[in-house]
Amino acid sequence: MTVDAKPVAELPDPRDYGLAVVGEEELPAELTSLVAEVRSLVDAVAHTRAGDEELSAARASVAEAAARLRGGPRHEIGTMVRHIRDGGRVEYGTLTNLVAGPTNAAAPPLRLDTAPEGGLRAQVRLNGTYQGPPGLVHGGWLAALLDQALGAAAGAEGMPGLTAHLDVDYRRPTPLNTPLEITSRVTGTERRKVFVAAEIRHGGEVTAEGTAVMVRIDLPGEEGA
Ligand SMILES: CCCCCCCC(=O)SCCNC(=O)CCNC(=O)[C@H](O)C(C)(C)COP(=O)(O)OP(=O)(O)OC[C@H]1O[C@@H](n2cnc3c(N)ncnc32)[C@H](O)[C@@H]1OP(=O)(O)O
Repeated sequence: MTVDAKPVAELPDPRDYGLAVVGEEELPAELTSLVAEVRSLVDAVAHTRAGDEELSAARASVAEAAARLRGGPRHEIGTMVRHIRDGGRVEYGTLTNLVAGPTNAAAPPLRLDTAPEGGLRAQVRLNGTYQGPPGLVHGGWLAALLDQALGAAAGAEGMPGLTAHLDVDYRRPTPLNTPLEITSRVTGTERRKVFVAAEIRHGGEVTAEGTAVMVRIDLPGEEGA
């Protein structure tokens, strides 16, 4: 495949696009531990065996906590978070990204590191709140995980972009509450198109795999190049 896209030596800085950026290390530990607690709360609510009185008391506590937390957002929608990954690799994502956002309690969250064999690799375990068919991960979530891993693979090669086309094949059922491995890599480039591939494995067997065409974002000053 032609390799004529232009990987950039350094990732473009989102501030050059008018986006706010916060370093992951700048997020207060009190906030990230609250997010972890809410993740655990969502799971507890989904599977609780508490009786009516306990449920009412818990509802009141949650309502009180929500009232305490409301108010203007700390960071505007669109704020990017800068992660420093292994080996110093810089990765940007949205702060509340549904799959990987550190302040989004609905995110698993997915953390992709550089794989020794090239590309990216992550381990994730999805609890019962990610359920689709009985005991199995929802197919839409598997697509979301693949999409994130595919986009991050392009970003890791200095070619961040938007998903233009995503293909997903579900090969085997993907179980809940067990370690899953996610891998992704760039397979080729052509003009602004970045071709990427990713897999989700359980026990070494591929349960879902995806390919995508990412369209690389224009860098400032090279629109239409
Ligand atoms: C760490 C961060 C990880 C983030 C992971 C999450 C990724 C996401 O979920 S992104 C969100 C979902 N995607 C979107 O919202 C994108 C919506 N689509 C768009 O904005 C536009 O269609 C966009 C930007 C993809 C392409 O538009 P534009 O910049 O005008 O490009 P355009 O000139 O039409 O096409 C560029 C090339 O891509 C190709 N292309 C465009 N669309 C497609 C498509 N759907 N399928 C295949 N190829 C396509 C074109 O044919 C063209 O190829 P060539 O160089 O051979 O002529």
